[in-house]
Amino acid sequence: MIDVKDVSYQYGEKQVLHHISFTVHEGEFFGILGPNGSGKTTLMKLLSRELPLQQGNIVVCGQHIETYKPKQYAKLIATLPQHIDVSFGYTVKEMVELGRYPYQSTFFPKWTEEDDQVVDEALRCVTLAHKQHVLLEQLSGGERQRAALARALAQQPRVLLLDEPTNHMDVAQQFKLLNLLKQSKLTVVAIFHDINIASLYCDRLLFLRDGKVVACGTPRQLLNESMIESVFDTCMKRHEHPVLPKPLVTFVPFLEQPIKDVLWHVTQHENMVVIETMKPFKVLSSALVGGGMRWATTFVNRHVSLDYRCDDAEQEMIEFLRQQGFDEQWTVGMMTAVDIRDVVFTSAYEPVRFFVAVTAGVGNAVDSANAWRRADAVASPGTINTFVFIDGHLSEAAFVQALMTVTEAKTKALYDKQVVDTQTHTIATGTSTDCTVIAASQQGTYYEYAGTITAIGKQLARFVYEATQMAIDRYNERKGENR
Ligand SMILES: Nc1ncnc2c1ncn2[C@@H]1O[C@H](COP(=O)(O)OP(=O)(O)OP(=O)(O)O)[C@@H](O)[C@H]1O
Repeated sequence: MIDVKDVSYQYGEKQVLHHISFTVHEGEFFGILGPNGSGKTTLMKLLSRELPLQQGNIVVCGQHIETYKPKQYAKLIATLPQHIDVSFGYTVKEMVELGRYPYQSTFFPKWTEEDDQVVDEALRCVTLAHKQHVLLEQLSGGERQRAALARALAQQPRVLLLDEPTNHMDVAQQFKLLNLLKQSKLTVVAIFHDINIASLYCDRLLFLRDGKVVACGTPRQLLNESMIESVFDTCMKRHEHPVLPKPLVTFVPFLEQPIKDVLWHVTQHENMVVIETMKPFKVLSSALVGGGMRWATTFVNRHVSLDYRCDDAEQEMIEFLRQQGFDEQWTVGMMTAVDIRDVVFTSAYEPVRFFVAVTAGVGNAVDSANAWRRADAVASPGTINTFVFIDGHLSEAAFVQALMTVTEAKTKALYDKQVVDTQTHTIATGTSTDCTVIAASQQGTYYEYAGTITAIGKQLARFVYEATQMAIDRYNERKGENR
């Protein structure tokens, strides 16, 4: 649709674009990003013919852009500029009607029903139909932006050139506009400053810096930390969108000073063990409250009776946490029927400072390999809750590996203690409701891996294995006492 080849541009003596080449395909949503002054607007003005070509070639729909007559080109390409000039005395509708000028004959201009329909549709698209008779100078910045976009849509172009299209718009309007553009069949070339919006909506991105192309590719190819740093001189962290397969980036505005002294504090109550950290820890867990990946400062292992039953255990647990004065937004909470006195704590300093807490009820031990043979009903409650706190910086992969390492160590402890699944009569691998928490301070040494053969994995496995065995012994002893 658009083929830019070896385009350079200079304002007077000042060279602002250097040998730019790229292609935009039909129907593509193409984003142009780069720091201030990198030449994005100049490039856009060359595409819209607001500036004349000095060097290089731009071909649109197979034809060199300078060969199009103005009206012909206006039917092909419409522009939403960075700064919208407001002509005083014009209403919104009159501004949008200007978009129909390429369709008017120069000598016998005739306004048709179709023109009316197109203008109404454009106003509806930008949700400004209700303000069509309002004077432009009486609109807010975002509304003016939408009116200018309606004018561009009224041109019925095949290509839309947008210079920061969501400038001045509130969040709802931004998404409404971008969703509309995304669903249209139009080819869109848009300048964005918001990298995440560009990632969500653009098929491909062009990165400019100092008037040169740094890279061109899909958001997944380009949005990595080193690329962002090389284009914007800014340190950003990449992460994944929670719902869509799209990469996102976020600033790390400041780095906290590492805490070297007491990092966690344990309080053992009759009905719960509470571990509080002196700073938020990044957590991966299968906990009832706060499960998944999150940051937390409070970790609660609450005792409930053997006959605890609740339709909405999560909500009931949240109520419990609130009653105890905990903020559930910062809390990871789980339950156990095990006597809280039987919790096992261990800690070590090598290769990194870490701390382990385990409660192990194995009344409902399950052999995962044979679980399919079991009846659905849970015979009796039983849960192994494992907390691991690490004073280190774990990569996301290391979190997952630590979880695997801890799970394998727990399973080996069950094996060596000959814990049996009472329904299948085979050795159990866990219980049906086990919870594991991997929490890391994200300060100090960086661990890319935490598998069983890494220095950190070896120690985690060893201490979790020993603590789990000890917790099973305590559970069995108390069961014996209570008989
Ligand atoms: N009319 C002009 N005359 C002289 N220099 C100009 C003119 N317009 C822009 N420039 C210069 O050209 C360079 C590129 O400007 P341009 O507006 O294309 O950058 P940009 O990437 O769109 O910036 P921003 O993100 O700030 O909008 C800048 O150094 C700017 O000062």
